[in-house]
Amino acid sequence: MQPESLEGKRRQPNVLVTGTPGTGKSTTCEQIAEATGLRYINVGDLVKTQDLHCGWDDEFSCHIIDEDKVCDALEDQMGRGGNIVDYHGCDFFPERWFDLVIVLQTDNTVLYERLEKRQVGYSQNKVTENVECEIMHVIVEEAMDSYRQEIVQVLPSNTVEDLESNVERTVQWYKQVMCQVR
Ligand SMILES: Nc1ncnc2c1ncn2[C@@H]1O[C@H](COP(=O)(O)OP(=O)(O)O)[C@@H](O)[C@H]1O
Repeated sequence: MQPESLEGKRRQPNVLVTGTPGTGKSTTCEQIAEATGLRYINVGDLVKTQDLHCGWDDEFSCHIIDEDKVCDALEDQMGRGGNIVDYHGCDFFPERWFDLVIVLQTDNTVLYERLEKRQVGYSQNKVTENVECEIMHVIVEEAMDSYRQEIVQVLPSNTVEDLESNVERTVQWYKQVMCQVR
């Protein structure tokens, strides 16, 4: 991961962590945020708490995200930099927002077990849908189509060792970027 200069007037980078639900985005983001001081933004939570949705999807038991509202709500904060954003999709954010895009990937069987353990709102449909999404590399392709390849990192997230390594390499990247900005 070679840091590049930051876009616009940002004094700190913005990082996007994406991937199928259950791949470890929030766990990874929380640890990176703690080590770097980046502000953690969980877009799913934001959609709920700030009503950035256009209704409820009965089939998948989730809010239907209003992408324009989410982008409007985050624009100023993202312009200032210093954020780590967590969402299971990535094609509707402005490309200019991010300096690094991490896509977490988890083996099907591991992901299946993780999702089955989820208590709230995880029907069999939803588990199967998400595992299929992972098998088809939906989010990896979305990220590759939406951002410059140089800033996209596809990282395995199967084990605690993977988690530690993903956090460590991102913290190192952040430190390098901050050295260049100063
Ligand atoms: N690399 C990893 N190795 C082992 N367990 C993990 C890893 N990443 C996440 N987990 C565990 O998997 C579950 C789902 O992780 P979570 O961070 O909530 O995923 P997401 O935010 O992508 O939905 C949690 O119980 C978490 O502790």
